[in-house]
Amino acid sequence: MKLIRALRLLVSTSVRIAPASSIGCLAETAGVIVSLLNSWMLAVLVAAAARGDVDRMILAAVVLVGQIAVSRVLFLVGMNARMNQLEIVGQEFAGRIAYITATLPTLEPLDDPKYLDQLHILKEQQGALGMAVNTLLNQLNSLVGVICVLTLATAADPRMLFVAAASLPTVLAGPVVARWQARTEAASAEPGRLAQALLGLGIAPAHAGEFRVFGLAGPLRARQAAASRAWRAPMLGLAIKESTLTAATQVVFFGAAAVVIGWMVHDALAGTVGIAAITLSILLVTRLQNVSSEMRAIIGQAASMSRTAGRYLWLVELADRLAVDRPTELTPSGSGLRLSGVCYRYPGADHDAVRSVSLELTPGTVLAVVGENGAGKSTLAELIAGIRTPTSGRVVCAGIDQAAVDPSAWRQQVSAAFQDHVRFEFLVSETVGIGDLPASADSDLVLQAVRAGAAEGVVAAVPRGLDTQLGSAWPDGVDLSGGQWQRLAIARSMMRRTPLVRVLDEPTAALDALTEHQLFDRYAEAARTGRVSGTITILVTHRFSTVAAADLVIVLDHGRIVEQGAHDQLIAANGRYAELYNLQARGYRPTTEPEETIS
Ligand SMILES: Nc1ncnc2c1ncn2[C@@H]1O[C@H](COP(=O)(O)OP(=O)(O)OP(=O)(O)O)[C@@H](O)[C@H]1O
Repeated sequence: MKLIRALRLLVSTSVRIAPASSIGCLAETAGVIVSLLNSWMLAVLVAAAARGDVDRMILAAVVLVGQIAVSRVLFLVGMNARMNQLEIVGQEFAGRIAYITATLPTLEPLDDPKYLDQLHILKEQQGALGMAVNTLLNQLNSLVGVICVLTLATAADPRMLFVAAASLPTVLAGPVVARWQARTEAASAEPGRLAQALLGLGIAPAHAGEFRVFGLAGPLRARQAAASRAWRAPMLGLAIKESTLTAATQVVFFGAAAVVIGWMVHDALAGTVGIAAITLSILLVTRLQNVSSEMRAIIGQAASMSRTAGRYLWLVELADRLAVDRPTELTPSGSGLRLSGVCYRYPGADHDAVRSVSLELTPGTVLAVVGENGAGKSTLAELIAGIRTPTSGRVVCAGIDQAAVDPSAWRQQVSAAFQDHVRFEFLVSETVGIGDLPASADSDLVLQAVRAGAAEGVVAAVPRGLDTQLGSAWPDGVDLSGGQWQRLAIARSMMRRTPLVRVLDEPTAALDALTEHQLFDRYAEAARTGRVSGTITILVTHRFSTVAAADLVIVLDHGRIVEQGAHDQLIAANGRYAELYNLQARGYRPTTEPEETIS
């Protein structure tokens, strides 16, 4: 059932996206039929030679050469079509997997090791998805081969059927090996993921500095080698078991073949079997061995294809399950942002990262979120941005309940800049413009966003301004400093001019003091514009100089709001916020140092 579903999906996709190659592959099957007739023609040639029938010998030789030439051409045409098809269909599925992964509605699956293991196997095996038509054709070729060989074998001598029966263990080993392969894939997924991650760590240019300073190349190499060994160990075990099974099946086959051919030679000496029958039988022993091994390999390919297609369908179903059918049209029926008892727990965690957060923000409010590392600030920002789903509680903006609408529609109304922003190596105008795709080609709007993100300096510093290619790995590409990349990420977040909510999660962490100052002014301006349009700004930050300008400050501790109010109120309350603020205002010193030396 699973196999049929997998085949239906893969074959229909292959025929649809590569019709010419799918038909071209059939040439190989025709080549198989022609080449199988070669053995028969060779037997005719030998028999004619034995009789001294020169005319028949010449005819058989000409036909044989013709058959060989035609079968070669057919093989070549079929093989090229097969390779082409494999490439096209493989790329199609690779693209689909990347697209589905990138459009999963929320981030939760990406935190789940089981999901990541499945995805790892799928990516490792995705080549099998391009092999559907190929595998089917191979099955057809083998079937044709089996029928031809059996017909020829029976015609040569009925005892050859015993040899054919002795090839059954070789074929039946196919499903056994397929089960072993499935277990091996599951056992090597996690160490495989680790080995690849460690390999990626060593190669990434971004890690080059720390690797050298801390001398990490050696230890990483050792770890990577250990992970690779753990990854390969189940595969090695599989190879040993498979070879042993293959050897056993070959012993059975060649044992039976030796007995039958010996028996025929005995009869030939007695004059009851002709030379042509013996020649054909000897040739067919190798053929039989080949087709049975091919069938076994094809059973393995079909099983692997079915497993991989099963994983692909699992990914599609997961995406469908997560993409609950909710309205995509948002009709604001109120104003402001309301969070009621919002909790969030990461998959597999034993405690909530955000606990019972309730908040009411009027349109145009600038909210600052502060707290120590791990307090839950980024998680709260991601919940509001709609890239995570609260485990309980509600988020309502402009009267729209986040849980009642399509997540991507919610995110259309939001803009964001994150501390670990992406360095999109596109043209500068695109890197910024993609913050609002429909407006990305409008250079005036892009320039406005650049100004709002205080990134004019970056645009002025690169050779072709907005048309500069970013990333030194590309022709004429330039690289930027960490702060310059961050300014472009902030500009990107300014592309949507009037979102309901703008989330800025520590966007100034890599910036110098002057740029930060400029940015505060722009934020204030954006917030003022926002007040007109109703945009609510959520600013996660560790810098209290920014916080002071916010309308409302919340202090998070272990996921809870422990204090809230305007900056002046919180300072006056002299609680946790005031403590953190004063600490930063003085400049942090270790508590072991005497107080007098601080100022
Ligand atoms: N992907 C994740 N999976 C599991 N737990 C996570 C994940 N990301 C964060 N956490 C946990 O959730 C808690 C809150 O993390 P969060 O990143 O929201 O804190 P934060 O206040 O933004 O910290 P920082 O100031 O260091 O950026 C932490 O205890 C953290 O260990």
